[in-house]
Amino acid sequence: MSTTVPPEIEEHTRTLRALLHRWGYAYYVLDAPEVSDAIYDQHYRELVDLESRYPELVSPDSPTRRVGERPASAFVSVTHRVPMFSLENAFSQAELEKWGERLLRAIGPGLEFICELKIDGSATALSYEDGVLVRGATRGDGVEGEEITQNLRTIRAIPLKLLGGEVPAVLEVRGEAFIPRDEFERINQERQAAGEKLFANPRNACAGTLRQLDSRVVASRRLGFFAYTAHYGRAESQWEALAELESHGFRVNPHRSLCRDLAEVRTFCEHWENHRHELPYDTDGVVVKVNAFDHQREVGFTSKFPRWAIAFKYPAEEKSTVVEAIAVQV
Ligand SMILES: CC(C)(C)c1nc(N2CCN(c3ncccn3)CC2)c2cc(C(N)=O)c(N)nc2n1
Repeated sequence: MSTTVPPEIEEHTRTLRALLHRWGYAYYVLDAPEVSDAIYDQHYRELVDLESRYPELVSPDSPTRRVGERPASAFVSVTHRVPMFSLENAFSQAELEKWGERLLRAIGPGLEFICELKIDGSATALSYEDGVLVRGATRGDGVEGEEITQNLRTIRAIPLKLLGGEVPAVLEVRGEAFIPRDEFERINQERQAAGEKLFANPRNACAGTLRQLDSRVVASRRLGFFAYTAHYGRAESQWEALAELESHGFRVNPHRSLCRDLAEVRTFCEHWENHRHELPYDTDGVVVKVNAFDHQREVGFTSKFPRWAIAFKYPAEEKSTVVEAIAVQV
């Protein structure tokens, strides 16, 4: 209990923070706003005002603490608590089937797969202690990454504090930060107007943004985040782990499917290869994983990647280039 803050002010600040957390979660994670932007902003400004009048009220998980005050000078290298593995690639259904058949021989009839869209952004690692975000890092080489906590805190879809009653003491979350296509276009128009070099694609724009030393630049851009891994959670399968991540307030990509056999995996891959352009963000394939964690442990890892996961990559698209256009004119 702080001494100088009147109890009704302390109570009101707590209420404001809880409201802004819930409204932010509804807007950025559920895509289902509960109040108008004006109402949200009015309450946000009131909290900023209270926290400036009573600095002892500020806590690191306050919604007002998303944007860092001063630019970092350089990034610090950090070692991931759990290494971030690479993924084997399959460039055809035949290669995917070969991978699946091998697993079927190893595990047997109880084998289940889960298919997730492969978001084309930047893999990132988030560390939570007692439910509070304490560190965020780039994937780096999988063992070491760059500490970019300040930048990741500005992504509204990343909870500063885990929701849900019982939170584990330590939760390591992995996910893909990304920039939606329309936001990518807007950023490039901004750069064009400023005479700066354009980003080639949303993935490069995302990686370049997360490497910004000034988190206010990151906060000025609409980055998204989809969580896909939880270490030290209670789940017994990837399907459950994704539900657990949602229960803690993370945004998890909704286009996922539990597949009983390779025919269902193939259907999912073919569907999204044809419909992926209807999504507002880039995907470059489907990540197929063995669902049950005890089956994953049974097959383990090669020296480079898990045997229990593979990235089915969509065939590269022929980008219509200017040369082709000129050829057509001729
Ligand atoms: C946990 C495992 C290793 C199975 C895993 N690894 C992933 N990736 C590893 C390789 N990565 C990588 N990135 C850069 C350089 C080398 N590898 C990029 C992330 C996943 C990426 C996505 C996604 N993009 O949507 C996803 N839904 N699930 C993933 N699951």
